[in-house]
Amino acid sequence: MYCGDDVSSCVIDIGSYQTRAGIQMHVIYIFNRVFWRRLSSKCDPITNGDQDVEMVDAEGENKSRSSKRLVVGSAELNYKRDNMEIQPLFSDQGILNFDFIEDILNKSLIDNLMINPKETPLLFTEQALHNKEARIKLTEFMFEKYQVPAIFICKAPVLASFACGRSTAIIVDSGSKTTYATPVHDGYALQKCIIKYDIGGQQLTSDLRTWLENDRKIEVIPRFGFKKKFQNINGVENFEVSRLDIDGVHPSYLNWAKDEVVRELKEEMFYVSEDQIDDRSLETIKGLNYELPDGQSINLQGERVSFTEKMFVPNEKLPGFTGIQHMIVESIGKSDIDIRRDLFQNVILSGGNTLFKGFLERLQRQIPEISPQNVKVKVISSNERKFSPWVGGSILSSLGSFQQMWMSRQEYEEHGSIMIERKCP
Ligand SMILES: Nc1ncnc2c1ncn2[C@@H]1O[C@H](COP(=O)(O)OP(=O)(O)OP(=O)(O)O)[C@@H](O)[C@H]1O
Repeated sequence: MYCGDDVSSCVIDIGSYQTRAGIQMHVIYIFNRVFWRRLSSKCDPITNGDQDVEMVDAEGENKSRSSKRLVVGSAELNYKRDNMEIQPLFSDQGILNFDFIEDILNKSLIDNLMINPKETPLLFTEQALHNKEARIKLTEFMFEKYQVPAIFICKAPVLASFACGRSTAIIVDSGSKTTYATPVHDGYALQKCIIKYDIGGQQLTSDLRTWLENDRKIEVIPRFGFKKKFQNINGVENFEVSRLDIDGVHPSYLNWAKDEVVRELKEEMFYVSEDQIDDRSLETIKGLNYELPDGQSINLQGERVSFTEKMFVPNEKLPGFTGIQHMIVESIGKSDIDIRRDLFQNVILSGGNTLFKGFLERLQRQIPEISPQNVKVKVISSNERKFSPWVGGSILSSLGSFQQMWMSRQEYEEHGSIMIERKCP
């Protein structure tokens, strides 16, 4: 048992788009994906002091020394550097890449939050679907590498339900890459009832970018790809835009930077229609102009709802997917009959992709249409839903009654990493 009530714990919520780390309710440090930079052979002032890292090829063989440096953090991403390559933190199968974890934790915990991991209990969020191998690996890594005094690993939907003050609820978590419907009962995520599809905010961003480039023939120019100069010619004020050389920029970084321009457009202009849309309703949508960072102007009308509509209708690219509202009803249908009524009354939204205006209203309208009669449906959301697993973790770890639940270093030494399965079900 770990009884370190006098020490602040740290909550870490690693996401595929953003990671959030913070000490109890006070400090939160958010950072975006990791990326590394291939160093040039010539001396480069920025790279002084960099360490070589060992690289392993795709098959895990042929270890070689190569000049690469891993840099982490949202701020770093805004500096264009030649040959800088962006690496996703998770594989396509959703497995965390441990090669990057150490640098991420060093940057977030030690450099930014200035905490000493040897003295700070750490609470990690994990995805809804139980992955024994991943949590054992994380446990070993934290105790061996960082010598942490205690850790706890908790499913993100359980924490999201705590953040809303519920212990029984169905959590609809739609983030960057995936959308989950997870019933939580008495603080446990019901594994057999979880429904997951690979649809999320990144898919919408990619679809929008394809449409802009192919259908509208708009070239998406990253922020580092142009220079804007204010000018006043005969009293007419405007900006002169000139293109900058982007040779040497790694394709992954270019792709990320273009996606960022499109993501901002998406978040500002898109919303979810309250009803299913058809050609006639599209004509009633208010057209709006949007100015891209380089000054190109684009008028959007029906597109403002037609892209988000993909989350509520069948999708040929996702076999079996018929809409998020169906995921919720199907997931509740798999749960015990005694708790279904409670779940229908506690549909909780979580994740950045649920922040579109109208998202809650659409579910509130459509779930009853496909639910058993006489059942009351209530969709709940909080303003912090982008961070709700982090907020829930923060609440949980600050409770006095929780302190006996940590898996301590002593327990790790006595029973090994498998103990995490008993301590954190
Ligand atoms: N205000 C907003 N309106 C619409 N979408 C938004 C808004 N804010 C963030 N998003 C979208 O939410 C997504 C990121 O969500 P979130 O931060 O929950 O992801 P994550 O937890 O890192 O990813 P994952 O859950 O896949 O691991 C992005 O696609 C982003 O565009």
